Amino acid sequence: MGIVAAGDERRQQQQQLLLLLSSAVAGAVVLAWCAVRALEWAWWRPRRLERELRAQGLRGTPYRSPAGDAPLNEQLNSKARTRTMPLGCHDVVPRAMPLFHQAMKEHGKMSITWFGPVPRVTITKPELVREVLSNKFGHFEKLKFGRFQRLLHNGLGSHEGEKWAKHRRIINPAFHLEKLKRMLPAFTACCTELVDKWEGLAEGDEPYEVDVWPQMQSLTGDVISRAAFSSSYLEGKRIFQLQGEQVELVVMTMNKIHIPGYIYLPTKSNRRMKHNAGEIEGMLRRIIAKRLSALKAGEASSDDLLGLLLESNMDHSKGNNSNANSGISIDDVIGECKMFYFAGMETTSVLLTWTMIVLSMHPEWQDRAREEVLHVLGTHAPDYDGLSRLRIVTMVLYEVLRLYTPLTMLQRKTYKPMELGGVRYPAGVVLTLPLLCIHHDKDVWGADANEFKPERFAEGISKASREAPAFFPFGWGPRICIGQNFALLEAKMGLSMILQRFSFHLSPSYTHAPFPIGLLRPEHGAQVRLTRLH
Ligand code: HEM
Repeated sequence: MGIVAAGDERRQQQQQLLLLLSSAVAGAVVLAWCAVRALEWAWWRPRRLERELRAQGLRGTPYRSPAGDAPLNEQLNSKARTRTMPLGCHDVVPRAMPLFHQAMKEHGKMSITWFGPVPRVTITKPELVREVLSNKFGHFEKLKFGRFQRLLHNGLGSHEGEKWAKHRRIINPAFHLEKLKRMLPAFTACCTELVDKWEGLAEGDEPYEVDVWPQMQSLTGDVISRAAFSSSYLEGKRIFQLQGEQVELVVMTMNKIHIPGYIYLPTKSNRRMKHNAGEIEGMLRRIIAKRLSALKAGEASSDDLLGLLLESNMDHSKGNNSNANSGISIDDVIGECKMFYFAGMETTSVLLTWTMIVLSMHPEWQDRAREEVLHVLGTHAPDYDGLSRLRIVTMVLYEVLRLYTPLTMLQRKTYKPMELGGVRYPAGVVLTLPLLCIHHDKDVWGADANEFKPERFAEGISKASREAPAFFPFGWGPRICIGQNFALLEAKMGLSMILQRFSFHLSPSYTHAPFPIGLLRPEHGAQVRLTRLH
């Protein structure tokens, strides 16, 4: 008995040892696999891609670490930010995009920098930019920012392929000029509120100071709230406030994006973003449900973006369209509403803010624009026909979009191997299109590229540059900004009403410091002195 029991015990011990050994071996294999994958991601793959690109004549910063050029970028940015620009100087690139400026100076018009362990090739030749953005053969896709993107929006701008095409088809009708005309009263109401408020701040005819940057943010937030949700405008305003906060939080967190998993850590800002996203979604769900039931009962007017989107979606789902049952879900509609805020608010406020700054620096153009406004519109609230006859104002807005391009760069990633401009790119390379650099390129715009000369647009966009077309503030190709007419109409309306009632010049407290915090912003505000006109 004793011998049998001892044998069992030994067998048991052997089994346990075997189990332990096999777990240790399995653990070691998993660890080795993870280590190999990590090395592949952080070392071999970037090195291989770098060799491949350099072999074809591309030059640039060498690959250093999985953080890519983020530390170098931070270092150059902080140095650039201590530099202020003289008033009237529009040579924005060295301050706003120092990494790209340096790379182009040292390595030419196509150069490599590093986006984490992914090579990022900068492309500044307009014909190649057009080719990338046209994406005729489907080789390029937009960069994904995962959780960030979902928190800010989950709409048109982040979809690809069939899903993108379907969404674009459904949303397009909401931005037709005929529909935008119907939203004009919303634009007028918000702009009137702003200029009335400014008049209320004045004491007599003395100039008084306003930081126009937050004012313009509030204006464009109001416009999008009214234009998107006319009857639920006040809830829309709350959404706009929260979305604004989300953008600020994301911009803050973006600096840490190269730290793997950072956005999932329960930091204070990450928790706040999650909370805001929940509140925004809840409000949008309620607005949409209310509107849908009203629409089904035949009550709601469809003169706002949400109504037009739901109407177009119903058409598609019912099969009024050739493609039956091709509508989008309520979650998709929520994503698109968030997208309207995200894409449409800051961009237009930046445009209006820079326009006021630049016109303060160039009073002769301010006078010319005002003369035109008073000649075409008188002192009445602008209507659509009047706005479309404003030539000088349009030229001024284009020139501001060129010199102070709100979205300073676009990015695409190669999705399959492909050739562009004589270089063969493997899959997985980021192509950076620094719109701001292209808009300041002397080879493209002439020796006066850094000067404010709206007259270059006198014969339209295509004749403005030596190499046409090279004007990309709204992107290019199938993914060109769906809201560009909306934005230009809003900017023309806002600027005309300001010019009708005020003259303005820069305050002595203004510092000229354009810097891309998300979009190209006046880093220290836009302090302007307004004088009421009689
Ligand atoms: C001055 C104002 C604006 C500027 C400079 C601007 C700029 C741009 C640019 C450059 C793109 C292309 C992005 C890319 O290709 O990766 C874009 C796309 C987009 N914009 Fe705008 N935008 C402005 C105003 C607006 C407004 C007012 C709205 C809506 C209310 C809007 C909605 C969109 C949407 C939905 C997309 C994505 C289009 C797609 O992917 O098919 N934008 N915008």
